[in-house]
Amino acid sequence: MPSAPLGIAVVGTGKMGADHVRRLTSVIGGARVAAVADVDAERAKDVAGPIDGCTAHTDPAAAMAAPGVDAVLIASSGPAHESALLEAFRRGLPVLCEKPLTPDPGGALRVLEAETRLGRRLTQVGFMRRYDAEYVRLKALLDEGGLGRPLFLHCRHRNASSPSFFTTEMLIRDSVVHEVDAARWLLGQELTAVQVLRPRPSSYAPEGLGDPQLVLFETAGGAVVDVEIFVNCGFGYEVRCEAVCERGAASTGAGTGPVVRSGGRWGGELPQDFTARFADAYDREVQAWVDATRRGDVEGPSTWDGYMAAVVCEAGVRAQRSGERVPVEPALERPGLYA
Ligand SMILES: NC(=O)c1ccc[n+]([C@@H]2O[C@H](COP(=O)([O-])OP(=O)(O)OC[C@H]3O[C@@H](n4cnc5c(N)ncnc54)[C@H](O)[C@@H]3O)[C@@H](O)[C@H]2O)c1
Ligand SMILES: O[C@H]1[C@H](O)[C@@H](O)[C@H](O)[C@@H](O)[C@H]1O
Repeated sequence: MPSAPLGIAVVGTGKMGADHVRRLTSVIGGARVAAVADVDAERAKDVAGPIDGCTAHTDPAAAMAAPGVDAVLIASSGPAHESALLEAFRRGLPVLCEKPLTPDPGGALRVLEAETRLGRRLTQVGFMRRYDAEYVRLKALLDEGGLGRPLFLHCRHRNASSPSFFTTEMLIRDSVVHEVDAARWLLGQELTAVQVLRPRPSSYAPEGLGDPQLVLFETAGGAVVDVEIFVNCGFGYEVRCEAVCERGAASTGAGTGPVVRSGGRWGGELPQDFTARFADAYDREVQAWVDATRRGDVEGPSTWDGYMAAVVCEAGVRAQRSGERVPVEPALERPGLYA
């Protein structure tokens, strides 16, 4: 492994980007933030200011061209990912791209085609559930086979509240996209069809937001995946997954914090957002990316995984609108680069 730290350009310095900058500078090893970019110049300056030698830009391409940049972490809003990814590819820079790869399958396909033309993988997609300790153990249990063939994955994905720009489509493209990737990875199967059930929206959901929903996926191996997505549950951030198999069941996300007894009651605490619930997973994800990049490797969720997630979510949005069962139809087979 080279001794010099990996110089990183961070594109997008909002909630996630700023958290990744903190992680790169003070939690994980082997990396330094060489440049940041955000269309909001003040935000970029605020984040770059305290970091020695870090330059601030409004144009992602300028940040990628800054001295000492070896790799790119993209944490801008989803619709801005495609152009940043294509710019990184033009420069031959390895990328960690926050989920979703792109919100739409058209953009994801253009990214896939560009990487395939390069003939080598440059991208790891930020599906951090694959780095969460409990998800990793669940995956190992399913792979060992002792529980038998998986029949169901029951998933719950709850956010305390949704940001003001959140739309009904985003329940699928921005939130359920995590379960789409986690289910494909845990089961080692493609998702083949989707239906969406929509109860009368919660009266605490913002006007016009169809929240919550129940999303049902069929898989190529005959399992069924159900996801309760509820982005204004009010009480905290909760992500759970239970695999029910022929000989047993296993689950993640029960919460293992201290149980407090006081004043005649007992209970624990719920994290309020993803930065708390998945802090360790993000640390492991980013450290794994930095280590692999310094070795000249690319690992983890690939552009193909990002593309398939976008295709499944597109079917999900069509199912959301029509109330029908919608088949998942990728435009191509998995290219050899992602075998
Ligand atoms: N893995 C996870 O659990 C997780 C959690 C939250 C967000 N995310 C993802 O991280 C990304 C950022 O989300 P966030 O919550 O930080 O959003 P945010 O709105 O807080 O930050 C996004 C930032 O990107 C900037 N931006 C927008 N377009 C840009 C462009 N063309 N060039 C440069 N900067 C641009 C915005 O000004 C903003 O500062 C999204 O892709 C989101 O889906 C992932
Ligand atoms: O962008 C965020 C993020 O991906 C979180 O992990 C998820 O719980 C939210 O629903 C989503 O809006």
